[in-house]
Amino acid sequence: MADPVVRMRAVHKAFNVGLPNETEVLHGIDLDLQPGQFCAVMGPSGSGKSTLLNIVGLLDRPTSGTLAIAGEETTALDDRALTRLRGHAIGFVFQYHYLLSAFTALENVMMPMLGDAGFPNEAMRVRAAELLDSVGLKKWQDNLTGHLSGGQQQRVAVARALAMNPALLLADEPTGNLDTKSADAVFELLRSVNRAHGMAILFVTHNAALSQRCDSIIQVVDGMVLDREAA
Ligand SMILES: Nc1ncnc2c1ncn2[C@@H]1O[C@H](COP(=O)(O)OP(=O)(O)OP(=O)(O)O)[C@@H](O)[C@H]1O
Repeated sequence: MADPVVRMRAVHKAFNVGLPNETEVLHGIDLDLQPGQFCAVMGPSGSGKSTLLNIVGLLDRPTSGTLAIAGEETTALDDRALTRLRGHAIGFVFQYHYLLSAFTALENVMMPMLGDAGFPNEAMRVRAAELLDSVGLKKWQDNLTGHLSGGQQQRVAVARALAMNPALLLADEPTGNLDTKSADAVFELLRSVNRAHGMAILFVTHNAALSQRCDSIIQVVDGMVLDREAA
């Protein structure tokens, strides 16, 4: 059987370690995500969902516990190795898209590919154009992202997250800032890229209706995973 895309064991995370205001936010989390699995992450505000996602995304390190991404144990990796693994294995979509508004949609989608020796310039351009086409933005590829609507910008962000064909997509409230119709469209887009590209997705949301349309749901409450339900 293929390695899980995420295998987390007994992960604790504390902030301000050693200081009087030390706080433990995650209290021993176990999490497995299989290739192609689309999993919603729910839970009250402040329960630790973003902290969990930042650790899975190798943006922050656990205080203790282990984490393997795509079969590679990460605990002992240095920052450079973590950055390399992150760049190749993980795509991110956040609530705020963090696009570069003075660059075109095409240029934004090419950004993650820059510096990757495997992509000569023309191949980067072709791949970025294909990705924008796949998210319904072919016509808009040469527009500055600052001139696109919120829903369109989030589509560019999804295309950019797919640039390196990651095994894992992390989406932290990607629909949180959008009206219902645009939120639904971005969710459907994630669903379709999940089916078409087969990458696993962790999708943080406060939207119960959307979570029911995922393959599974985990509930984070007070820094613990409370229960898992099949959606
Ligand atoms: N860098 C930090 N330093 C200290 N405390 C932090 C830090 N980051 C997060 N926290 C604390 O960790 C707890 C969990 O925060 P987190 O952002 O993970 O929650 P969340 O479930 O994603 O919340 P929301 O749904 O509101 O986005 C909060 O009490 C927060 O104040």
